Amino acid sequence: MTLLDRPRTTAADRTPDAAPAAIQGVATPASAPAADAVEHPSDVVAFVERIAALTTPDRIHWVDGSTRERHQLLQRLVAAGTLTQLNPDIRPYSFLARSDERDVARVEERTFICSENEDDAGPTNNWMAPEQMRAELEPLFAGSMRGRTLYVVPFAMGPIGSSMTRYGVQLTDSPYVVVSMGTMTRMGSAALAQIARGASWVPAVHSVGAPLEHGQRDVAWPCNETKYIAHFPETREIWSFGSAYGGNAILAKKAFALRIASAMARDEGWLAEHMLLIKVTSPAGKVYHMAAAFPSACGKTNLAMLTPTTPGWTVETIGDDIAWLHIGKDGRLRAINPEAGFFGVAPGTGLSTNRTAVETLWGNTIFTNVALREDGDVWWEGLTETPPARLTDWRGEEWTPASGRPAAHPNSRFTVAAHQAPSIADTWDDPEGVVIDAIIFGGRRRALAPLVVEARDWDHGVFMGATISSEQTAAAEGTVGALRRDPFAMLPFAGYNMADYFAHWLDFGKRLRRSARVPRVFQVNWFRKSADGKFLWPGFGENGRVIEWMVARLESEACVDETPLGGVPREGELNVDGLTLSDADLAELFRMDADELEAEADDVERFFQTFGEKLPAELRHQLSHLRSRIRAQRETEQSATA
Ligand SMILES: Nc1nc2c(ncn2[C@@H]2O[C@H](COP(=O)(O)OP(=O)(O)OP(=O)(O)O)[C@@H](O)[C@H]2O)c(=O)[nH]1
Ligand SMILES: O=C([O-])CC(=O)C(=O)O
Ligand SMILES: [Mn+2]
Repeated sequence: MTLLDRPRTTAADRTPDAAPAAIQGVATPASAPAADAVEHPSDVVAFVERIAALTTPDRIHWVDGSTRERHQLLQRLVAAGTLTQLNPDIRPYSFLARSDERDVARVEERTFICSENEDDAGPTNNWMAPEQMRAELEPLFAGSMRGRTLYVVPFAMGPIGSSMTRYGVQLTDSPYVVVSMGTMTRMGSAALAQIARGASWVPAVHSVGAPLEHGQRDVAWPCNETKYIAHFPETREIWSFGSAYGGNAILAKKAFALRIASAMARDEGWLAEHMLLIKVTSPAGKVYHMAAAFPSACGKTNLAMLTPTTPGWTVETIGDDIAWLHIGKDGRLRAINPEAGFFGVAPGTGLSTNRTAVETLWGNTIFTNVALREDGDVWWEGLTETPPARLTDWRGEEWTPASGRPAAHPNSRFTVAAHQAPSIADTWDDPEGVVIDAIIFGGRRRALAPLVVEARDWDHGVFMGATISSEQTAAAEGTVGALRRDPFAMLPFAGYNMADYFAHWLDFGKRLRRSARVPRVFQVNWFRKSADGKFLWPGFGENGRVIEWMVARLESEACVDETPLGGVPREGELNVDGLTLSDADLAELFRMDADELEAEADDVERFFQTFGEKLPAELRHQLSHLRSRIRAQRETEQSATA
């Protein structure tokens, strides 16, 4: 017998908790208004009853997604000490959460793809057989919600009613997760109504794994030392235990919209990607859409909210983290942002780097693990140039600039509704999606990877995506700065064998070629450093210059010089007017050393070998093309020095 076919028992009673004392401030509508009471579909009821019988919560609460309900949950979280309300005169209706110190990032070591065959999870994922995982999870979930409320959270990923939208129901014992889901997804009655009408849905179960004995006082951030983030791609289920950190617990996001959705997309012929989406308007008034995949904490939210420094250009936000791409009826590549909010990295977000994000966070925002100012507002490294004289740091300890440690956790985050961004495009929730003109891959590399390079064609672009290498960031537990291959920025998020995922992308290109214009593919690197360790490229708003060059390429108004890695802007064609960038630094941003390139090719080869026979032959060809282009460069260099 497994978790999901336990015998049904009677449901716990369904009375909501009593609401504690009022909090200050104005309740701003946070999510869809509550629809009239929606019938509870019998398959969802059966799921809830089964999980309630296993986890034995004290109460069950069906989440409707109303503003009133959100207000009550926030009050409860303040009363429990999980949230602190910020000064409502400065940052209305906003809250600070301080997590347990050991629950601050995604736990990739504890994230599993539980396919029947190990080969279907592939060498880049942790795998466990489904039956074994169920056997591990069952005793952990047994009684795990004792003393708590089980929240039933119906949600839609994508605009309600769109053919691209997919539905899910997350059960969780964390009210912090519920309010986060309320910002990040279309949560509540409207989604449940679609399910009641027959839309299929993905079940997701989440417990912080901290049952309360009778009379036991709760802690501010309940979690468990033991953590599992388990995905069953074949039966399309998610089970998460022990963590309340967003990436591990807001299951609609990485677990559903990437890991499970990538498996759905493989079967149904679309793509679920770790990509931002932007709408670019040129000075001529022409509109383009671009999708960009960068690994976690490598600049997606920043590019999504870009304010170009060059006159006449505008960038509007469609999405900042996840895109679902499909071939539309018109044969064009189209994309939607399945999310409804941003779960963004706080550190580095300031008026000089990302004014749009700062303005988005005016209020109605939940901050996690940032520092608290004496005036009851928040602060993090990079918000202002000079830190306040005194702060309470993310652990709740006194902090001064002399403390010698960051005041905000490097992976501290804000959770805010997408519609609050002044840069949001009016098409951001178009049910048909937007037509994609260009795809961009990128990573964080201090060396080798040039500022921008264009793929020769789709297959070369797939090779670029497959070989992204990036320095690890604080978004996941692990060694920050360690270089690793992060193919398609999906290393932690692919729900199946990465080699099959590469094949799916190659196949997708064939389908696009048959029916439509194939988007161009580019690779960027904002993070190249000089010998003395400084970023060579000013980044942020100046990245608009690279976008401008890409548009010129789309319009065949700019030329490339061929290099082993692809086409780079011909001299003088990247607009650097008004930048304080020396010619030497500009050259360094594009410098390619044959020895370094060869070492890179060797490393790609070792990486490819881990996939064995499954690696698509086309990628092997791409690697040998790369090697011959490196040889050619070496010969040119040698004849130049001879
Ligand atoms: N030097 C430099 N830093 C940047 C640039 N863009 C973003 N960053 C910094 O990189 C960090 C992460 O940026 P985000 O835009 O939040 O990254 P993300 O890809 O959205 O991250 P996830 O939400 O984890 O997926 C922040 O500290 C930014 O300030 C850039 O162009 N140059
Ligand atoms: O999932 C998270 O924790 C945040 C995120 O966007 C990422 O890591 O890419
Ligand atoms: Mn992300």
